[in-house]
Amino acid sequence: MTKLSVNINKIATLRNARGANNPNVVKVALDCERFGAQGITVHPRPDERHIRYQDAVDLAKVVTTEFNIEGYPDQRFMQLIREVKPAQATLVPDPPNAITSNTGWDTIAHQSMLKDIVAELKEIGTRVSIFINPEAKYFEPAKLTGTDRVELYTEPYASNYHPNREKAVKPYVEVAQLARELGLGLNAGHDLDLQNLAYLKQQIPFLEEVSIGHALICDALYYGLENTIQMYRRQLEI
Ligand SMILES: CC(=O)[C@@H](O)[C@H](O)COP(=O)(O)O
Ligand SMILES: NCC(=O)COP(=O)(O)O
Repeated sequence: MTKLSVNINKIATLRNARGANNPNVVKVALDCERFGAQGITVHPRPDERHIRYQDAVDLAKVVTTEFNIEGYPDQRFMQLIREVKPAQATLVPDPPNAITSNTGWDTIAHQSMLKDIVAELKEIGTRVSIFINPEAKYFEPAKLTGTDRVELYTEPYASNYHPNREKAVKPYVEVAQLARELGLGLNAGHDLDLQNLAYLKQQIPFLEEVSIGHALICDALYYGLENTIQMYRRQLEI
Protein backbone atom coordinates (compact mmCIF):
# COMPACT_ATOMS: atom_id res chain seq x y z
CA MET A 1 0.00 0.00 0.00
CA THR A 2 1.19 3.50 -0.83
CA LYS A 3 0.16 5.99 1.85
CA LEU A 4 -1.23 9.39 0.98
CA SER A 5 0.20 12.13 3.18
CA VAL A 6 -1.57 15.45 2.65
CA ASN A 7 0.70 18.51 2.74
CA ILE A 8 -1.27 21.35 4.34
CA ASN A 9 1.16 24.21 3.67
CA LYS A 10 -1.35 25.86 1.33
CA ILE A 11 -4.04 25.87 4.03
CA ALA A 12 -1.65 27.97 6.12
CA THR A 13 -1.00 30.26 3.14
CA LEU A 14 -4.73 30.99 3.03
CA ARG A 15 -4.95 31.53 6.77
CA ASN A 16 -1.97 33.89 6.77
CA ALA A 17 -3.56 36.05 4.09
CA ARG A 18 -5.85 37.57 6.75
CA GLY A 19 -3.83 37.14 9.92
CA ALA A 20 -6.57 35.45 11.94
CA ASN A 21 -7.22 31.70 12.22
CA ASN A 22 -9.44 30.91 9.25
CA PRO A 23 -8.97 28.28 7.96
CA ASN A 24 -7.75 26.58 11.11
CA VAL A 25 -4.86 24.34 10.05
CA VAL A 26 -5.29 21.98 13.00
CA LYS A 27 -8.96 21.45 12.18
CA VAL A 28 -8.14 20.95 8.49
CA ALA A 29 -5.48 18.38 9.37
CA LEU A 30 -7.95 16.44 11.51
CA ASP A 31 -10.56 16.64 8.76
CA CYS A 32 -8.01 15.41 6.19
CA GLU A 33 -7.42 12.39 8.42
CA ARG A 34 -11.16 11.85 8.81
CA PHE A 35 -11.55 12.03 5.02
CA GLY A 36 -8.87 9.38 4.43
CA ALA A 37 -5.43 11.00 4.58
CA GLN A 38 -2.94 8.49 5.94
CA GLY A 39 -0.47 11.16 6.97
CA ILE A 40 -0.06 14.91 7.38
CA THR A 41 2.96 16.71 5.96
CA VAL A 42 4.16 20.23 6.72
CA HIS A 43 7.19 22.09 5.45
CA PRO A 44 7.85 25.12 7.66
CA ARG A 45 10.15 27.59 5.98
CA PRO A 46 12.36 30.10 7.82
CA ASP A 47 10.13 33.06 6.86
CA GLU A 48 7.03 31.15 8.09
CA ARG A 49 5.09 32.35 5.08
CA HIS A 50 2.78 29.36 5.33
CA ILE A 51 3.19 26.74 8.07
CA ARG A 52 4.64 28.24 11.25
CA TYR A 53 6.91 26.32 13.59
CA GLN A 54 4.20 26.68 16.26
CA ASP A 55 1.70 25.01 13.87
CA ALA A 56 3.94 21.96 13.78
CA VAL A 57 4.00 21.88 17.57
CA ASP A 58 0.19 22.20 17.74
CA LEU A 59 -0.36 19.59 15.02
CA ALA A 60 1.91 17.06 16.69
CA LYS A 61 -0.41 16.99 19.70
CA VAL A 62 -3.45 15.89 17.68
CA VAL A 63 -2.37 14.18 14.46
CA THR A 64 -2.99 10.45 14.81
CA THR A 65 -1.80 9.34 11.38
CA GLU A 66 1.82 9.71 10.30
CA PHE A 67 3.17 13.21 10.93
CA ASN A 68 5.94 14.21 8.52
CA ILE A 69 7.94 17.42 8.88
CA GLU A 70 10.04 18.52 5.93
CA GLY A 71 12.80 21.08 5.85
CA TYR A 72 16.43 22.07 5.73
CA PRO A 73 18.13 20.74 8.87
CA ASP A 74 19.25 24.04 10.41
CA GLN A 75 19.27 24.58 14.18
CA ARG A 76 15.63 25.68 14.31
CA PHE A 77 14.46 22.65 12.33
CA MET A 78 16.41 20.28 14.54
CA GLN A 79 15.05 21.97 17.67
CA LEU A 80 11.52 21.53 16.28
CA ILE A 81 12.09 17.83 15.61
CA ARG A 82 13.50 17.38 19.11
CA GLU A 83 10.41 19.02 20.59
CA VAL A 84 7.77 17.43 18.35
CA LYS A 85 9.25 13.99 17.63
CA PRO A 86 7.28 13.45 14.40
CA ALA A 87 7.01 9.99 12.86
CA GLN A 88 9.18 11.16 9.97
CA ALA A 89 11.55 14.01 9.17
CA THR A 90 12.24 14.65 5.49
CA LEU A 91 15.48 16.51 4.84
CA VAL A 92 15.30 18.96 1.95
CA PRO A 93 18.27 21.02 0.72
CA ASP A 94 16.34 24.27 0.17
CA PRO A 95 18.11 27.56 0.90
CA PRO A 96 16.13 29.88 3.23
CA ASN A 97 14.75 32.01 0.39
CA ALA A 98 13.57 29.14 -1.87
CA ILE A 99 10.12 29.75 -3.33
CA THR A 100 9.54 26.01 -3.29
CA SER A 101 11.74 22.92 -3.31
CA ASN A 102 13.56 22.68 -6.61
CA THR A 103 16.15 19.92 -6.26
CA GLY A 104 17.21 16.98 -4.13
CA TRP A 105 20.39 16.62 -2.07
CA ASP A 106 23.82 16.20 -3.52
CA THR A 107 24.42 13.22 -1.23
CA ILE A 108 28.04 12.96 -2.38
CA ALA A 109 29.06 16.50 -1.40
CA HIS A 110 26.95 16.56 1.79
CA GLN A 111 27.33 12.96 2.88
CA SER A 112 29.20 13.65 6.09
CA MET A 113 26.81 16.40 7.21
CA LEU A 114 23.78 14.25 6.36
CA LYS A 115 25.26 11.30 8.23
CA ASP A 116 25.54 13.38 11.42
CA ILE A 117 22.02 14.78 11.04
CA VAL A 118 20.51 11.35 10.32
CA ALA A 119 22.21 9.90 13.41
CA GLU A 120 20.84 12.75 15.55
CA LEU A 121 17.31 12.30 14.20
CA LYS A 122 17.37 8.56 14.72
CA GLU A 123 18.55 9.12 18.27
CA ILE A 124 15.40 11.23 18.75
CA GLY A 125 13.38 8.29 17.41
CA THR A 126 12.26 9.88 14.15
CA ARG A 127 12.34 8.01 10.84
CA VAL A 128 14.43 9.89 8.30
CA SER A 129 13.88 10.45 4.61
CA ILE A 130 16.19 12.35 2.27
CA PHE A 131 14.81 14.31 -0.68
CA ILE A 132 16.68 13.14 -3.75
CA ASN A 133 16.85 13.59 -7.53
CA PRO A 134 16.31 10.49 -9.72
CA GLU A 135 20.01 10.06 -10.47
CA ALA A 136 21.70 6.75 -9.64
CA LYS A 137 24.92 8.34 -8.38
CA TYR A 138 23.14 9.79 -5.31
CA PHE A 139 21.66 6.54 -4.00
CA GLU A 140 24.62 4.60 -2.62
CA PRO A 141 25.91 7.74 -0.84
CA ALA A 142 22.39 8.28 0.49
CA LYS A 143 22.39 4.77 1.90
CA LEU A 144 25.71 5.46 3.60
CA THR A 145 24.18 8.36 5.55
CA GLY A 146 22.06 5.82 7.44
CA THR A 147 18.74 7.26 6.23
CA ASP A 148 15.70 4.98 6.36
CA ARG A 149 14.10 6.28 3.20
CA VAL A 150 14.56 8.59 0.26
CA GLU A 151 11.88 10.81 -1.26
CA LEU A 152 12.05 11.07 -5.04
CA TYR A 153 11.77 14.68 -6.25
CA THR A 154 8.98 14.28 -8.79
CA GLU A 155 8.78 17.75 -10.36
CA PRO A 156 10.71 16.61 -13.49
CA TYR A 157 8.38 13.61 -13.79
CA ALA A 158 5.33 15.85 -13.46
CA SER A 159 6.49 18.41 -15.97
CA ASN A 160 7.48 15.78 -18.55
CA TYR A 161 4.43 13.57 -17.99
CA HIS A 162 2.16 15.03 -20.66
CA PRO A 163 4.57 15.13 -23.59
CA ASN A 164 5.88 11.58 -22.94
CA ARG A 165 5.02 9.74 -19.74
CA GLU A 166 7.09 6.62 -20.55
CA LYS A 167 10.20 8.76 -20.94
CA ALA A 168 9.29 10.86 -17.89
CA VAL A 169 8.99 7.87 -15.55
CA LYS A 170 11.99 5.87 -16.82
CA PRO A 171 14.69 7.41 -14.57
CA TYR A 172 12.34 7.03 -11.58
CA VAL A 173 11.74 3.34 -12.23
CA GLU A 174 15.50 2.76 -12.51
CA VAL A 175 16.39 4.51 -9.27
CA ALA A 176 13.42 3.01 -7.46
CA GLN A 177 14.82 -0.44 -8.23
CA LEU A 178 18.23 0.69 -7.03
CA ALA A 179 16.76 2.03 -3.79
CA ARG A 180 15.03 -1.29 -3.27
CA GLU A 181 18.25 -3.23 -3.79
CA LEU A 182 20.00 -0.95 -1.28
CA GLY A 183 17.24 -1.50 1.28
CA LEU A 184 16.07 2.12 1.20
CA GLY A 185 12.36 2.83 1.69
CA LEU A 186 10.84 4.94 -1.04
CA ASN A 187 8.66 8.06 -0.83
CA ALA A 188 7.84 10.51 -3.62
CA GLY A 189 6.55 14.03 -3.89
CA HIS A 190 6.36 17.40 -5.58
CA ASP A 191 3.79 18.38 -8.20
CA LEU A 192 2.03 15.02 -8.13
CA ASP A 193 -1.61 15.38 -9.16
CA LEU A 194 -4.72 13.50 -10.26
CA GLN A 195 -3.36 13.06 -13.78
CA ASN A 196 0.17 11.84 -13.12
CA LEU A 197 -0.18 9.95 -9.82
CA ALA A 198 -1.70 6.63 -10.94
CA TYR A 199 0.92 6.04 -13.62
CA LEU A 200 3.76 6.64 -11.16
CA LYS A 201 2.17 4.17 -8.77
CA GLN A 202 1.68 1.60 -11.55
CA GLN A 203 5.32 1.86 -12.56
CA ILE A 204 6.66 1.83 -8.97
CA PRO A 205 4.14 -0.26 -7.03
CA PHE A 206 6.35 -0.50 -3.94
CA LEU A 207 6.28 3.26 -3.25
CA GLU A 208 5.66 3.60 0.48
CA GLU A 209 4.29 7.13 0.62
CA VAL A 210 3.46 10.14 -1.50
CA SER A 211 3.11 13.61 -0.01
CA ILE A 212 0.86 15.90 -2.00
CA GLY A 213 -0.12 19.48 -1.29
CA HIS A 214 -0.40 22.09 -4.00
CA ALA A 215 -2.48 20.20 -6.58
CA LEU A 216 -4.62 18.46 -3.97
CA ILE A 217 -5.61 21.72 -2.29
CA CYS A 218 -6.30 23.29 -5.72
CA ASP A 219 -8.52 20.32 -6.63
CA ALA A 220 -10.33 20.65 -3.32
CA LEU A 221 -11.59 24.08 -4.44
CA TYR A 222 -13.61 22.32 -7.12
CA TYR A 223 -14.37 18.89 -5.67
CA GLY A 224 -14.34 19.56 -1.93
CA LEU A 225 -11.70 18.28 0.46
CA GLU A 226 -13.35 14.96 1.30
CA ASN A 227 -14.00 14.00 -2.34
CA THR A 228 -10.55 15.12 -3.38
CA ILE A 229 -8.76 13.04 -0.77
CA GLN A 230 -10.82 10.02 -1.80
CA MET A 231 -10.00 10.67 -5.47
CA TYR A 232 -6.26 10.75 -4.69
CA ARG A 233 -6.57 7.60 -2.59
CA ARG A 234 -8.22 5.83 -5.52
CA GLN A 235 -5.31 6.75 -7.81
CA LEU A 236 -3.06 4.84 -5.45
CA GLU A 237 -5.22 1.73 -5.45
CA ILE A 238 -4.79 1.13 -9.18
C1 LIG B 1 9.86 18.90 -0.42
C2 LIG B 1 8.74 19.30 -1.28
O1 LIG B 1 8.70 19.03 -2.44
C3 LIG B 1 7.60 20.03 -0.68
O2 LIG B 1 7.77 20.36 0.63
C4 LIG B 1 7.24 21.24 -1.41
O3 LIG B 1 8.38 21.96 -1.67
C5 LIG B 1 6.22 22.04 -0.68
O4 LIG B 1 6.75 23.22 -0.19
P1 LIG B 1 5.99 24.58 -0.46
O5 LIG B 1 4.58 24.38 0.00
O6 LIG B 1 6.72 25.60 0.33
O7 LIG B 1 6.04 24.84 -1.94
N1 LIG C 1 7.11 16.36 -0.33
C1 LIG C 1 6.27 16.95 -1.31
C2 LIG C 1 5.14 17.63 -0.68
O1 LIG C 1 4.97 17.58 0.52
C3 LIG C 1 4.13 18.35 -1.46
O2 LIG C 1 4.60 18.89 -2.65
P1 LIG C 1 3.49 19.59 -3.61
O3 LIG C 1 2.40 18.58 -3.88
O4 LIG C 1 2.96 20.77 -2.84
O5 LIG C 1 4.25 19.97 -4.84
